[in-house]
Amino acid sequence: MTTRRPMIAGNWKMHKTCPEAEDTARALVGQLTGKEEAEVMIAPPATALVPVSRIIGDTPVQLGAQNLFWENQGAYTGEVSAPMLVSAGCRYVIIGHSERRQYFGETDEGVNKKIKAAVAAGLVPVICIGESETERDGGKTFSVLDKQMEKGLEGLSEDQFSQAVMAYEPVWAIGTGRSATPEQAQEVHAHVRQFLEKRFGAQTAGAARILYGGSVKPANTAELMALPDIDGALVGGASLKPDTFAEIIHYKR
Ligand SMILES: O=C(CO)COP(=O)(O)O
Repeated sequence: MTTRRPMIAGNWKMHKTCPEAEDTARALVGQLTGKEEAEVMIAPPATALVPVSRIIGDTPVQLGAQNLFWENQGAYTGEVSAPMLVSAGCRYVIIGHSERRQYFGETDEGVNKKIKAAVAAGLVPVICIGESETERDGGKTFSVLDKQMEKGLEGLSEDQFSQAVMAYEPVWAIGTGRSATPEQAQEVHAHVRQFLEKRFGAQTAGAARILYGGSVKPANTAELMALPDIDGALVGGASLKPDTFAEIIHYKR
């Protein structure tokens, strides 16, 4: 049986100026012992990546970006490429977040190109999938997720996928205070892992980390993390305060 190191990731979304981000990162580092069971990642806004990377330097906190564009360089005003993120100190990049799909027209095809660009540059993609409330109510959860995975992961070899992290974020649970129940989350995570097994084989699927995201807070982390196919959390609102995020990281205490 594969052991998967849990991961607790903070998606700061469009929050924090550079000084605020530096203060938050410094305070978070101050709360960690270095012996955390979970790998810790924070994804500040693009402007704060470099200053935050200087603060988290050799600490156990890893740096992630919230998006990228799939070309390495060129006339793409406003965009940031995978090699640029690497040069800013990133190891991870969140791809296909539902807010990007909803507000910025991100498609499964774009997600696919972004994943390939991330992997080619040596970044680890955190690939987000999730159904809306209407889709869940209509009994379409699995078909929606399957389509997002089929198109998003199209053409990726087992080797290319091997480091990737999946994140299941039901849209109806994001920022609503209404997290998925442990049963709902486990059911979907097991389904995602089965999909990965069919696509990439048992070993890769067994090693893949699948994070849950959507109203994760200190009070519900332990019960979610106890489930067999939940390997971590992608935390939005509750990652903005270092004390609260540290409580989530230390969910076992
Ligand atoms: O979208 C999320 C993380 O990427 C979840 O956000 P909340 O934790 O604020 O619900």
